[in-house]
Amino acid sequence: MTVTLLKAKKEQTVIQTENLNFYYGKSHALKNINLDIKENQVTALIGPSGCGKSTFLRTLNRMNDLIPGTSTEGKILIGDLDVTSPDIDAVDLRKRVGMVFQQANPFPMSIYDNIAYGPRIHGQKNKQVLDEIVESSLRAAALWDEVKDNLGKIATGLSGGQQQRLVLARVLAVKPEIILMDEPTSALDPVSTAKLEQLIMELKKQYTIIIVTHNMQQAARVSDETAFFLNGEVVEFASTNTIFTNPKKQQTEDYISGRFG
Ligand SMILES: Nc1ncnc2c1ncn2[C@@H]1O[C@H](COP(=O)(O)OP(=O)(O)OP(=O)(O)O)[C@@H](O)[C@H]1O
Repeated sequence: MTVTLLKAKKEQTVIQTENLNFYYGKSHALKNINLDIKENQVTALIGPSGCGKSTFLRTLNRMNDLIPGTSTEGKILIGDLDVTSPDIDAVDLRKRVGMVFQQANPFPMSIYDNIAYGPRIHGQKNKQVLDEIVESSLRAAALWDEVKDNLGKIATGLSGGQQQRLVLARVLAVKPEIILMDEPTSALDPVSTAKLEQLIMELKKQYTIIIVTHNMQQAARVSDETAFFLNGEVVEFASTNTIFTNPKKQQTEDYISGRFG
């Protein structure tokens, strides 16, 4: 009984897209995307450059709204929240759906203030509570031990790998449900990459993670499910094991075996 319940919980869908289409002006960038993203899993988005991976990621927290001339059709449900609804509070949505980009983008302020920034915006003023959030977020991002004696120092002085973990800590500080990662290790050295991958596998116990990556080994190492995008469509979506060992579509096989892309 307990096992059945646990299994059911593990496979719960948190993000569902229904016939999602997205346009930059007249350019049709996402075509009828129907994906179910499951809770507490890492879902990898792979595919050649320009196939729509980042665009898809940005539809999930409405970051594309910032680009003029774009339009969206279809539905994106996060739990029972309809993300495409015109009434949605984008600030609230981005609190629930945090994002980490390819280039770490710490604010030009102290390490402490970077982490406290989000909670402060959302109304937290209590110094003791902020101290706790800063510590727990930095711990969760595996950065605390490296920076705990230098919280007042400017964050842009950290190494690239540390900055990426700082940005992740900043996302965690506002207690999101979902973390979107757009090629988060592409600017990092192998050691920092390994650290971040380790962290991703740790964080999925508490968060649902979607990662765009060009690195097949990375997708194979960290993700549970993988969606293969091509020309704005999802060609195949299955368990990562299936995608990499027994893909059903020829195009998937050609891509993962390096025949194009
Ligand atoms: N701001 C924009 N305005 C107009 N077209 C865009 C914009 N951003 C992306 N596109 C176009 O949309 C398509 C999908 O781009 P997107 O960046 O989502 O692909 P991607 O798979 O993430 O690529 P990459 O792996 O190179 O990051 C491409 O044809 C791209 O040129």
